[in-house]
Amino acid sequence: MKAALIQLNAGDDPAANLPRTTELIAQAAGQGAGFVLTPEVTNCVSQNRQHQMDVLQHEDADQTLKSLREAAIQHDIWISIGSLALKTDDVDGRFANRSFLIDPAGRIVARYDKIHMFDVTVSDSETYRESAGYRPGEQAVVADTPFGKLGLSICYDIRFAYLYRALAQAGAEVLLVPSAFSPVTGAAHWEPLLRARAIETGSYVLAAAQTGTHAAAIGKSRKTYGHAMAVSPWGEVLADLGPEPGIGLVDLSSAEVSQSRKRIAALSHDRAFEGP
Ligand SMILES: O=C(O)CNC(=O)[C@H](CS)NC(=O)CCC(=O)C(=O)O
Repeated sequence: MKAALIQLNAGDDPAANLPRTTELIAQAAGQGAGFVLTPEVTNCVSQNRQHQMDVLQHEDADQTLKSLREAAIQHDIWISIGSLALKTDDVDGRFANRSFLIDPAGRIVARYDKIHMFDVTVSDSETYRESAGYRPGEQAVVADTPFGKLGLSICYDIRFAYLYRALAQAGAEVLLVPSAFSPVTGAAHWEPLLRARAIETGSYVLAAAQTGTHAAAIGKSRKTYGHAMAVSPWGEVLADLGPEPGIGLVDLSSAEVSQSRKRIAALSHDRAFEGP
């Protein structure tokens, strides 16, 4: 199976982002991809709550979700929408940061709400409080496909190794990490984190990404790191998209997964211990 990573420079206008996303999906399908992955917040990169209240939709009315389901049918491909920012009915008014897996019939076969919230002070001038805007999920998700079992995750989740271990031990062979990483932490940590999760679990890691300076009509614009990346189950970097929007293709083979897990069977060597 050929998988395609998509790297986007989405702004805060979902209607303007959508045609650029569908164009890259068409390009990936045209180059033979049967599985296309988009980054975190594919529909809207915004740090302004009022603007998000104005432009975000509930899941059943979201145009990006609707169009990408149609794209899956049109191109006869699987699509992982890394995430959509969506309104919910929660009493606290927070949004969902929700990932979707779409099959070639356009059906939603899995959903995942980001579990770990990016509440971090990166530097004096750069603070994130994701949990103020988004309600975290509580359910880890794996999904069966004809090209292997997928383990779903989003961005900051990458720093919590036990999640990926749990996904792989539940049978996942391909771990998805759609992201909108900060430039500072991306330069310091992105590649080693992705490679570590692949090595620890003997799984493919596929990480679509947001990149560049994100246009914001309202509020301040945000920058992300880019470098959408695919890592083999042995830990090799198979693709690194650098800083520009675009696509990257990689071949997935479940034989590679079983071979690395045979060489280093750490996934089945857990031991119970006491302490510390
Ligand atoms: O804000 C939104 O609309 C969607 N959420 C995100 O983009 C989130 C929270 S700001 N980004 C990350 O998790 C980056 C993690 C990261 O950079 C790291 O772990 O170092």
